Amino acid sequence: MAKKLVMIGNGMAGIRTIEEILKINRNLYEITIFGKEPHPNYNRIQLSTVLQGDTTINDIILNDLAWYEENGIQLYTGEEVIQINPERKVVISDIGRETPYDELILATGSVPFILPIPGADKHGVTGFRDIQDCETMIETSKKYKKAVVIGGGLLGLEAARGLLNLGMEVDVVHLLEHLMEKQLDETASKMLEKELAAQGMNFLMKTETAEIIGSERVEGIRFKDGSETKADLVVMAVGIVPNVRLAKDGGLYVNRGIVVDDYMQTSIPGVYAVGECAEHREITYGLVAPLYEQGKVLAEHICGIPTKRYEGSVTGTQLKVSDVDLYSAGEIFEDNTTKAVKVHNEFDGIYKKVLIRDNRIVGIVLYGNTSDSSRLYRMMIKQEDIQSMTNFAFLQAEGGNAENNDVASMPDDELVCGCNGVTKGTIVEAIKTQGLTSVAEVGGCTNAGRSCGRCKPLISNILEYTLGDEFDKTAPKETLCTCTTLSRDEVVAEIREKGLTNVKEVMNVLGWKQEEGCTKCRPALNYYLGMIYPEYKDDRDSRLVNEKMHANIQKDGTYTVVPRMYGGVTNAEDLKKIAEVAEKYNVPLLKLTGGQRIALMGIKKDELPDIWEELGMPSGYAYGKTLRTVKTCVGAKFCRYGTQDSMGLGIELEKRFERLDTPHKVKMGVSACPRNCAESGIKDVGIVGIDGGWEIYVGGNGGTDLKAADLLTTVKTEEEVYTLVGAYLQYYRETAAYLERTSKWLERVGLEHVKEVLSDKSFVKDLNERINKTLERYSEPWKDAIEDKEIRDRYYTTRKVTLPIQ
Ligand SMILES: Cc1cc2nc3c(=O)[nH]c(=O)nc-3n(C[C@H](O)[C@H](O)[C@H](O)COP(=O)(O)OP(=O)(O)OC[C@H]3O[C@@H](n4cnc5c(N)ncnc54)[C@H](O)[C@@H]3O)c2cc1C
Ligand SMILES: NC(=O)c1ccc[n+]([C@@H]2O[C@H](COP(=O)([O-])OP(=O)(O)OC[C@H]3O[C@@H](n4cnc5c(N)ncnc54)[C@H](O)[C@@H]3O)[C@@H](O)[C@H]2O)c1
Ligand code: SF4
Ligand code: FES
Repeated sequence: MAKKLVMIGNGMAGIRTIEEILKINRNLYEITIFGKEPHPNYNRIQLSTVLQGDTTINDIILNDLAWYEENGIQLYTGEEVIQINPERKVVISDIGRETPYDELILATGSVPFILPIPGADKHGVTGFRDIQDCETMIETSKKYKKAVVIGGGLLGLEAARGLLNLGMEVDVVHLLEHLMEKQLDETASKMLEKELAAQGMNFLMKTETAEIIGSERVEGIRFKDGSETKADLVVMAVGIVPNVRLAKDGGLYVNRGIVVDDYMQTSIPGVYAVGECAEHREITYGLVAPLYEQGKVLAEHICGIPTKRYEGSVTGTQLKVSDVDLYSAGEIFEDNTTKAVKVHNEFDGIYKKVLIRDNRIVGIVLYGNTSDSSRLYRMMIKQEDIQSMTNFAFLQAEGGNAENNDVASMPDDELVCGCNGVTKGTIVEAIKTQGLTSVAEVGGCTNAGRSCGRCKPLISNILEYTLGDEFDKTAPKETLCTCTTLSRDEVVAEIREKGLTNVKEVMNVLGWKQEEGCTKCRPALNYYLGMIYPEYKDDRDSRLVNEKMHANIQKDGTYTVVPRMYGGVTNAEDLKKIAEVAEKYNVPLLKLTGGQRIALMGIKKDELPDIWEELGMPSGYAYGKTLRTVKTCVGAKFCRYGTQDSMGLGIELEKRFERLDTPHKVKMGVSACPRNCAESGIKDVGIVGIDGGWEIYVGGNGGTDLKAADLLTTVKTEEEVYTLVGAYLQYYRETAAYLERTSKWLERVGLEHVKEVLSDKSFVKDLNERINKTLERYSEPWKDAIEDKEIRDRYYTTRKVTLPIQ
């Protein structure tokens, strides 16, 4: 039986360690992860970029919930472990969940250091560490004007740049004379200050904060010298403290961090620590590169394969602020044992300093042009003897520009991605052997570029250099995902041509780079196979997690159940059943949805089949890439304006097309007159009653990409509506890319083109035949889960014993 591995902390270092473990052996451990934050693993580094408005929270998710599900990992988000008991080998969470382990990894990261001064607990005072802090700052900027960032280090300056972008006035309060004093010498620091002041930051240097003033909310800051500044928001960025309380209480040996040996083992056998919370040879790290190195060693160690010891890291830093190019690694200040080689081009704003001791590089500070950084860093790490080199050879005043020539002259062992420790040689090898053609594919294969993203332009140059004419920067081929070099159309054509019939076979025959595929290609392949073969047997495990479970997974790991109410019409009997189930199972929330039905929210996985059985209603597929709802108005039956039976038509449409797999979700609306109470104008398919017939609208979208639907045609009878909607849906199924909404698809293929296709009566007939044949293959999924014990055990039974303590 697999051993139980529990990890506390769902952050960057912890999850990288799990990724490394899965790479070595997917079956060695039954893995449980606790994360205090209510999110799956995300790229914390990119919070600065989110704050600066260059990306969104959604874009920085590194591993979504489906990843955990697919790898059989039990994830508890929004749940804090409050006690570890190494004697009984259990951890206990804040809701009393007791989870046993054979091996335990602490990956609890750090917490922001909050200055212990009066007023630090007022509203409007925040650290900058997680999504919540980031959202607080963004929200505050909508209402308030003046921000003060305390701390002129990496974090403070990135926060300050973000707040400027959000339209706030920003003071940066710094204790010392120079910004980023841990990374920059005086000259570079002054150059940085000048640039940032020109960008709009107001610096209060050599200033010590005494108190935060205001009533409940911060109104200003008072300094030690008695002066004050106004503040609506205060961001404390004065350093971080390893998060060690849990370890300390659990009896582990803790100094500044949790003390570990060269295999990341703590003072208690079977308990490990990795990441910012760990202290190795008296050092705690605050950058991902060393943490990833630790994770690799730990993974190899606990998987029992030979591994090198972790012997510590020399880190390099960059600042993620636009128009600032700086790099620093190793020592920064000269002393009587070092010699410095410097280039200072004041005209172009370039400053470079390399510190040398005993003919070896021991420190690098670059400002204004950092293209020498990887080369110098490699020379420093390898302790190359630089005696024979001229200054010019390792410090070019203009800096090399990272064009192809430089890529060509880069040695294979030169580091390209500092965060992930990936060299040029590794990337070139992956491009050649795996047929990679894009930066994203290189990231998928080697991890390069997956953290701060600074190395992406260089990766792009390496692709160009390696692929020559085959690499087209401006129009990278849209491949299905990084597992293949084939596009959607090529994959579909190959499936048809070679008669491939299941997901595994497609991946094998078409030379997938990752044997198991990924969360992007597996559901897509399952969809394409189902689209091509009407009698296709669905591969449930290839589906996205909500579809696999036939319920929507929510952020706290519970599920939502939405029974079908055809056309938004219900009756007393169904309402009674819903009420009884809600009472019996203490359903925390009943919510009327926008699709005219009732959602039962907050349901535990194990309860799903019983609830479905007791409801006895079909699934509303509120989770699926399929027909979701047909919203209807009351129409001619009750409304005095109604000319048509909208409810009757809507119910019939929903009954005909429910459960059909489509590239993305499809929503319909039927209104019985142009007043459009069912919002038919923003649906994928919207029907509007007019005197003597119906108008059919297509390609509307009421979601993120708001779009009004276009009139496809006008028909006289309901039968014509069914035929045209059937043909339209099937044409969309056959020609759209998986996850392409009808609005985007229609924009791409053109309304006129679709009108022309649907004017061909014999083609419309063929399309209907194919869709009807496909519809025959579906059965009611909730019924299957009730009746089939195997399905119930496999998908709806919590696999481990986790007894709550009393
Ligand atoms: C805005 C910002 C920008 C940054 N930029 C860079 C950069 O450019 N380059 C770079 O190298 N580094 C950067 N860093 C630092 C980098 O993000 C961290 O070094 C890295 O995230 C640390 O990883 P970790 O897994 O040790 O900790 P974290 O990523 O902090 O993960 C720890 C997780 O454990 C959870 N946790 C703690 N205690 C418990 C508990 N008892 N129970 C359950 N869960 C718990 C926490 O909630 C947290 O989610 C940046 C950091 C920030 C905040
Ligand atoms: N680009 C990057 O690599 C990046 C970006 C953001 C964060 N980080 C990491 O996140 C962590 C936190 O960053 P950080 O900048 O908070 O930590 P830090 O320790 O690097 O810098 C804190 C800064 O605050 C100053 N300071 C301390 N007390 C002060 C006071 N009372 N008033 C004014 N200034 C004061 C210090 O002099 C120092 O410059 C670090 O580990 C950092 O490496 C890295
Ligand atoms: S769309 Fe017309 S028929 Fe339907 S409810 Fe509104 S007003 Fe009445
Ligand atoms: S250098 Fe940060 S992701 Fe490559």
